[in-house]
Amino acid sequence: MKIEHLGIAVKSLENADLLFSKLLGAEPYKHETVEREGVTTSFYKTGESKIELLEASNAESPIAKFIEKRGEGIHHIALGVENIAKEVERLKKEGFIFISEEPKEGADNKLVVFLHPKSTNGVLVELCQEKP
Ligand SMILES: CC[C@@H](C(=O)O)C(=O)SCCNC(=O)CCNC(=O)[C@H](O)C(C)(C)COP(=O)(O)OP(=O)(O)OC[C@H]1O[C@@H](n2cnc3c(N)ncnc32)[C@H](O)[C@@H]1OP(=O)(O)O
Ligand SMILES: [Co+2]
Repeated sequence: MKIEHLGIAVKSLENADLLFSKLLGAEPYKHETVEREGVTTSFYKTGESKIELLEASNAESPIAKFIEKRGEGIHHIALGVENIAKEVERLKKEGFIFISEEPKEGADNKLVVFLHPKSTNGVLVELCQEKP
């Protein structure tokens, strides 16, 4: 598995874009809103991985709750997998707990599922697979 992206929760995508563009010396290659997840995203290429900036798109968003409780910062780590259904079955057998086992459409042409941070040392882990 490789680290497909790191998700970073930000209050303002506009301000964070200015900062990350300077930091990485490159512009984001994509902005995408995923309303079902309550997020607007901005993606940067960083070698073989990516950085996904996440701004809440509504008050109920996991990003709004996260920032309220913990402030801005690293929100999740996303692991790229070849076959998401197989990985869900494998990890369930290993005792990991999924927030939802059914892969859903994420951003940037991916199917995604999340493991609960309580089963992964307090880190929210996303599995993602390129959409067929
Ligand atoms: C754009 C789509 C996709 C992509 O393609 O890349 C994305 O990345 S979407 C990213 C946003 N979506 C999600 O985060 C979905 C998965 N998350 C959830 O379902 C929830 O956020 C949660 C993890 C189940 C927590 O929800 P809930 O229990 O309702 O929230 P609380 O605020 O009450 O938190 C409970 C507990 O969990 C801790 N927590 C919350 N978020 C995280 C996190 N990102 N990392 C680590 N821990 C987290 C929170 O602090 C609470 O802990 P305690 O206070 O100790 O109980
Ligand atoms: Co993500």
